[in-house]
Amino acid sequence: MAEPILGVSGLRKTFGALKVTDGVSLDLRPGEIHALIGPNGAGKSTLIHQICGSLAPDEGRVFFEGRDVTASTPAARARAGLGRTFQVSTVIPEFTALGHAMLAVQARQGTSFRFLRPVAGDRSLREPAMAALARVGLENRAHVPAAVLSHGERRRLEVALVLALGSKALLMDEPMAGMGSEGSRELTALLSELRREAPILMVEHDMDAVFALADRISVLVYGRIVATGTPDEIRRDPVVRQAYLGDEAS
Ligand SMILES: Nc1ncnc2c1ncn2[C@@H]1O[C@H](COP(=O)(O)OP(=O)(O)OP(=O)(O)O)[C@@H](O)[C@H]1O
Repeated sequence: MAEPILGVSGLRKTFGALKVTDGVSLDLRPGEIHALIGPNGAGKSTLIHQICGSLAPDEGRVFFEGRDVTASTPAARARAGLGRTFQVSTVIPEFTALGHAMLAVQARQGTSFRFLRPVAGDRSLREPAMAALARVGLENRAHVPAAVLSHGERRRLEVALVLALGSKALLMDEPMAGMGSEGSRELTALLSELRREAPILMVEHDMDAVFALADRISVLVYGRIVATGTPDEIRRDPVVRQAYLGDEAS
């Protein structure tokens, strides 16, 4: 079996008396979508924050490409290739899709002095930026400001940005949130293809998307992983059915 690209070992985090992450170990393997599911308040987002580095665990380690990154900043993890999607709508609404993607390429190239000269005509930025937009089907929307893009298009732009940043693995917190059925279908198809380039660890409440997309599912309940397995294994797991899925599993 291929070495995991991302690994979490014995992670613990408490907020006061609350054990939000209670000895979590999991991994992400090349080519897979690993979905993390669980009831509200189970600690899914807190776990993602610890993996991307915005929150320090009390105990445990995070490994990326075999390297211990537990003490690395989120920026250092992103530079190493651990990408996280973020809300484009909170960036620059007037900025075009292409502008966002060019900035991401520039960040990847680490040449901030380029700000001193016009970037718009710079082919070394424009070509990879356009390629990232084409990868998510937004090449025809390159010159549209982010504010004008639909919700689904903004989600796809987020994916283009992590690709333009050179991410080798993606962390996604509820990518399907707020999407209509059409947008969900498009994003499901995109993520399904994307896993070959960059495996995805995804927190998601949309069970249709999870069971359609995931190669493996881990179920988090009260900060502990109670089961990890294929969608079929998780559907049949009596502990999971009792703790979480209920009738949704049938
Ligand atoms: N900074 C914090 N300080 C104190 N408690 C926190 C903090 N962040 C999260 N919590 C608590 O930790 C628990 C887990 O929260 P978290 O957001 O990780 O759960 P979740 O599984 O992502 O939930 P949801 O599915 O509702 O998004 C919750 O009880 C939450 O109130």
